[in-house]
Amino acid sequence: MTTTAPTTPLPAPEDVRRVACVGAGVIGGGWVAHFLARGYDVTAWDPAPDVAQKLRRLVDAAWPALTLLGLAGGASPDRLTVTATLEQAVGEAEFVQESAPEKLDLKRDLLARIDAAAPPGVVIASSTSGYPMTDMQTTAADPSRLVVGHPFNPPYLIPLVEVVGGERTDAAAVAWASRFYEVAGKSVITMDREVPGFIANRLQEALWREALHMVANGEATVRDIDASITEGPGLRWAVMGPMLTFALAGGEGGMAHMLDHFGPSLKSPWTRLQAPELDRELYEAVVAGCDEAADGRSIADLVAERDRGVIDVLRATGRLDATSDPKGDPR
Ligand SMILES: NC(=O)C1=CN([C@@H]2O[C@H](COP(=O)(O)OP(=O)(O)OC[C@H]3O[C@@H](n4cnc5c(N)ncnc54)[C@H](O)[C@@H]3O)[C@@H](O)[C@H]2O)C=CC1
Ligand SMILES: C[N+](C)(C)CC(=O)CC(=O)[O-]
Repeated sequence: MTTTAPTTPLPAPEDVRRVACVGAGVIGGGWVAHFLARGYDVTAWDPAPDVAQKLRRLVDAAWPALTLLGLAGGASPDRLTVTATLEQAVGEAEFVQESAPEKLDLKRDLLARIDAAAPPGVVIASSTSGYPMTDMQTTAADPSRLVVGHPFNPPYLIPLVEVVGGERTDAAAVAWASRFYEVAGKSVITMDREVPGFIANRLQEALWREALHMVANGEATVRDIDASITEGPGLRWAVMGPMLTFALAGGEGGMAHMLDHFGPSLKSPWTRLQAPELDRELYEAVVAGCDEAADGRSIADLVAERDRGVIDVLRATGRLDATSDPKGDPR
């Protein structure tokens, strides 16, 4: 990362009022809902023809959960403007969140277009779930303001955002983005270097890979896999991460005893960390298993159920206040 000062002063993160969201699918739409609930004016652009209706449906579906979380003063779905062009969406933005499909060439071109159209100095973040910014910022005229701001689905409920720059990102843009997300009610991990998969996806993908191996080998059903987490470690992970959770497994001796006792099992042949072949058979087994586990509930039913559950967990673990309007700011 470079450390040269940006040529144009950035607006203070606390002063941002207008945010642009480029790409309005599951994640871009979730960002739109989050920023609206925090009281921002939001402009959005997506090349899909029915984007305004799609976004309205998504925001309406999220609004009950967001109301339970606590809306910022003045927050309203009516502060969303869907624009006809990308340039209109970002032309007056004070922060841009890009959430277009995960295709490297598309991200490169799109970030360069956003960079050409956004006001100088404004930070532009990509929601990418895995591309290093170094690989995406190759064609932008001003790569120094491009950062990764990796959210979790749905961005309006899951607090975490992982922030990291690329080789040509200015360190000031990374710091600015981290502060901005905090002001906007997110819980931020700022990374000082590019790590494959960032932090959380690297961990999630290891679990996901193992799950797919077990389905492929008939060792566990999709239901078994989900129950093994929701009825087991997942309950603890909402309270403490995997490290502190295991430290408690060492009793009074803490992590040191845990490592002495169970450390050798690290070498047990339990994992198959190479990715399984995602052939048609595995694909169909996973999709059919999920349909069966949904047990007649539609995706909309499941989204509402998940949202209620996540809010209950946030409330039960005392984190509701931390994610809703921490400073009593109008946002
Ligand atoms: N779905 C997930 O769980 C998560 C996804 N992400 C990341 O968020 C980004 C978006 O993913 P999703 O929302 O899941 O995808 P999606 O497929 O739901 O939405 C993508 C949207 O981008 C639009 N689009 C297509 N071409 C475009 C272009 N040239 N410019 C702007 N928009 C364009 C599409 O019309 C669509 O509405 C990806 O980078 C993905 O890796 C990050 C965290 C979680
Ligand atoms: C599946 N995924 C890699 C797109 C997931 C994420 O990036 C984060 C999340 O929401 O779990």
